[in-house]
Amino acid sequence: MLEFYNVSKSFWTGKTNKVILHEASFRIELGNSMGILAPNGSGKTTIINMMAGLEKPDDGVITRSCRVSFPLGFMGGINHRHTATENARYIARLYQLDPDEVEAFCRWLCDIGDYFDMPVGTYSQGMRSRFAFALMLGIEFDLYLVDEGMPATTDVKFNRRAGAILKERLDDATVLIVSHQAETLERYCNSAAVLSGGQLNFFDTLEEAKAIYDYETQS
Ligand SMILES: Nc1ncnc2c1ncn2[C@@H]1O[C@H](COP(=O)(O)OP(=O)(O)OP(=O)(O)O)[C@@H](O)[C@H]1O
Repeated sequence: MLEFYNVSKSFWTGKTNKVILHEASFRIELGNSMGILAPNGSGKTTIINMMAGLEKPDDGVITRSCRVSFPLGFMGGINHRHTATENARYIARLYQLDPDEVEAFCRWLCDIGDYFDMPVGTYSQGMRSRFAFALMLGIEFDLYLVDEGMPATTDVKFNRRAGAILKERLDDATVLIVSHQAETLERYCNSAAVLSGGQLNFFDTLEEAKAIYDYETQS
């Protein structure tokens, strides 16, 4: 379970105070994959970063009683001067996993050939996204955090493979996806919350959440 208790977060923009969350309390239960719908610029990445522990709230408490992933596509833990092989093996050791297994899995999923043994700094944006996503799937978590769905890669084969693995993982794990569009959530989530006025309002079905979100964003 992941719990937010009275969490507040805002940013001073130089002119106004941009409120992301205001005294928000909610729980993400394992076994219930869900989405968060929020318009661009409203705080999706900030919320998911707080869930992952990458960003601190201004006030309130965030409790994690399960293995929470880093967000999909997060490059912060990847050293660009090192090869994908070195990065994969290093991260595997940090999580006390078998480096051979994690390396082999990432190498297979990324499918970037000899580049896997070249520094990550030499990769294209798409190759980096694929490596970051492969790394996240190479480590077992209870709760996977996904920012805006699949990584920004045009590689259809990779997207199909990675999507299938994520779907398979959901037999044992839970996924939380933040997006500005309901379509992104449809494949993985049955329910969703809508970010509105610094609060997350939870709905039992994706359809209900979508109806409220469409109403709020179009009015
Ligand atoms: N460190 C920061 N300092 C000041 N303002 C910030 C900071 N981080 C984020 N913001 C602002 O907070 C708001 C929410 O940012 P965030 O990236 O969480 O939104 P988002 O919904 O993920 O955006 P997008 O959909 O465009 O990726 C934005 O207006 C952003 O400019």
